[in-house]
This record gives sequence, C-alpha cells and structure tokens, in this order.
Amino acid sequence: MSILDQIIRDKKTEVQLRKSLIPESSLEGFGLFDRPTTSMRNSLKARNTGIIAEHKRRSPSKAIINQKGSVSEIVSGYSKAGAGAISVLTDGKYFGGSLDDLLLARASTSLPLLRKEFIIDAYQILEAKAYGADAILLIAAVLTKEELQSLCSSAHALNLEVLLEVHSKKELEFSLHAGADLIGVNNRNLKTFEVSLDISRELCHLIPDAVGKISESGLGDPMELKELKQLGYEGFLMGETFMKTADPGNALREFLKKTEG
Ligand SMILES: O=P(O)(O)OC[C@@H](O)[C@@H](O)c1c[nH]c2ccccc12
Repeated sequence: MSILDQIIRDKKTEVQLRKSLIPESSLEGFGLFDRPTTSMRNSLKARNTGIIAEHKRRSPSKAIINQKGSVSEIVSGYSKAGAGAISVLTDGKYFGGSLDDLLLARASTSLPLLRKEFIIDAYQILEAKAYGADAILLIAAVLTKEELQSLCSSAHALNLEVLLEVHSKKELEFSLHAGADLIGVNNRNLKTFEVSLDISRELCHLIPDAVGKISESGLGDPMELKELKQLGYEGFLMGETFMKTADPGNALREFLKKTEG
C-alpha cells in the first residue's frame, strides 16, 4: 500500500469520527462561518510575488522540518515579507498540523488562507470555512471526476476557492471540467516523493488561461522560479525552503530579494 493510500484510509476514519463529534449544523454556527472570504487568485496577482507560503512542521518524506516555531509568528512573518497567500497543513498524523493551526493563522493574517488537507468529504470543506480558510486544496490523484466536480461546487457554494492539484497529463485532463479556480502542478510525486520541475514545464501549456496556474513543491532556486514565471505560472506553493530555517518569514524575504534582483 502506498503512503498516499494509507493517508486516505486513515483520513476516512478520521472524518467519520469528526462528524460524530461536531455535526455539520454546529460547524455552521461557528463565529467564523459567516464571514466574507478573499480570493487567493486575486491576491496572488495583486501582491505579484505569487508566493503561497506554507506552514508545515513535518511530512512523510521529511520527518522533521520545523517543530519549534509558533504558527502566529511564522504566518505574520510570511505576511510581512510579501507572501500573496498562506497555506496551512491541517493533517495531524502525517504532517503534524491541525485545524487549530488554521485558526491561529486566521488570527495572524488578513491574506487568503488555503486549508492544505486531503479532502475526501464535503464535511471537511465546512470545517475549512468554520476555521478560517478562504480556499481549499483538492487532489486529483485521490478523487474521481464526479467527486472533484461535486467537492468543487460545495466549496464555491461557501465562497471558497479551489486549488486543484495534478501530477500528470491524465489527471490534468480529467480535472479541467471540475470548475477549479486554480490548477496546481505538484512537482513532487505523492506516491514516490520524487521531485522534478519537468512536470510543471510539461503541463503548463495544457492549462487554459482562464484558470490560474500554480507550481507546487520542491521550489527554492530563484532562477527556476523565474523560468516558471516566464512559462506562465502565476503562483508558487513553497514550504520546506522557508520552514527549515529558524525564521521562515525572513527566509521568504531573502528569497524574494533574489528573485527580484
Ligand atoms: O515543502 P515544499 O516542497 O515547498 O512543498 C510545499 C507543498 O507544495 C507541499 O507541501 C504539498 C503539495 N501538495 C500537497 C498535498 C498534501 C500535502 C502536502 C502537499
């Protein structure tokens, strides 16, 4: 069984438990539920650095990235340094994150927030709204075409944007009609953890201009970022490069200096 299969198996159990603890109707009563949301796509354009800076403590491919920093400090550091949006990992078992991290992030920034999660059920989209997100991630590798479409509509009904992640031409093709606001090409294969920017290079021209193009994972070289921008990517999802340093906000600031210079 691949690690991705394990994550999804555990996620199904987790979602059932969560549902029994907090019913949908309670989530809808949370104070943050009825708030206006901000568009991640617009913010990435307006702030023009295009960086979606990620809060990630650990991952299945890297046991420890950053266990020390506080969410509030990291997220406000990212915001001040010029991020266009913030991504917060909320999976606990494999990434050491939580919905409380999302809540703390919400309290620390007015930038759009992406709930970075393995979403398999519309219930998790209600949670995303109730805990402060502006956008959600959907992963083509773990959902059917019908699920992608219906989860996308659930998100839009709550005014949340959708970043739809693909890792192959095939996944891209069956994702195009789901109605996502942004398509993210993951440079990391979630099954093998291998990273290669070639997949971003290959898929770029197959994504219609009406959809925002994001390149995800394994980014850290300013020259590579410039190249991807020229190809047409308007957003870059980056975690580890910043999180592995003692001061992620400062690492983002230094990185931006290099991409602008
Ligand atoms: O830390 P990196 O290599 O900069 O990658 C960030 C982000 O793209 C990565 O965390 C990610 C991309 N897609 C995911 C799906 C689930 C969990 C995590 C991810």
